[in-house]
Amino acid sequence: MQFSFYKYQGTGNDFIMIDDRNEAFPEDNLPLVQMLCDRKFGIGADGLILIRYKDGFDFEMIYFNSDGSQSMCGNGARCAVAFSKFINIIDTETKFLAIDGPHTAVVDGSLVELGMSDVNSISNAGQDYFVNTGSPHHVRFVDNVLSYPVVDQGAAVRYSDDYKPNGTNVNFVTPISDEEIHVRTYERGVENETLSCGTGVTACALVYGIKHQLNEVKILTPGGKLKVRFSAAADGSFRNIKLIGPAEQVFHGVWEK
Ligand SMILES: N[C@@H](CCC[C@H](N)C(=O)O)C(=O)O
Repeated sequence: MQFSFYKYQGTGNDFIMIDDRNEAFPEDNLPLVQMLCDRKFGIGADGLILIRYKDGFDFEMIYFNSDGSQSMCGNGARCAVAFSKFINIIDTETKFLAIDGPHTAVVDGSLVELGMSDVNSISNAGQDYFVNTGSPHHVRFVDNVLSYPVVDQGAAVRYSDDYKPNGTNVNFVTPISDEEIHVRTYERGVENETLSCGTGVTACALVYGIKHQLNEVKILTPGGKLKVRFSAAADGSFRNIKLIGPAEQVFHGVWEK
């Protein structure tokens, strides 16, 4: 098997990107996805993304976590948009399909502003919160996220009875200023902390924004800075949610085996 791939990163969340418009990649071969994402035995990435043609859209993004499971990935989608521009499928604006439905995006230099799915509500989860932003997210505010045991506590919530059988991603948040938060995320499907999670920071921004009557929140992650804008409705729902941040091509290679 031989295929060309590109490596992308969005605030340190990294992805193997494959132009699969000829549908040659064996998408049911999950051991292959796992091996390609493995940092010691493969290329190494938090996830793998296939770009395919889709009627009525500029393209379809098929996203796999590094364990082969599928979900919506905000940072991956920003990288998929940058890659689609690179391979000339789109110019600066796009409408594409992901596992959670249609998305729009605008590219401005190295920045991608991604339209996220609407969110119907934020639920309470004990002292914490739960938000589905295309992927499921538990949000917990902590005193000092820098010294917080993200992997231990993240795994405890992810595997708790409350979230069985599908599990959840788990985000830990410490406010930095009135409009900025620091977020670290334990990701389901990677089963570790990643340097940034787009759907995760979106969930955290909605929770923080509604508490503090903001419609834009800045986010610092271990991999860099993101911004989330949204409109909050009186019924507790959120519309016009935008995830904004950089997406960068890192290298190109050919897989041959
Ligand atoms: N890194 C992603 C989230 C990927 C999906 C997640 N791990 C899940 O399985 O729910 C992002 O940037 O949103």
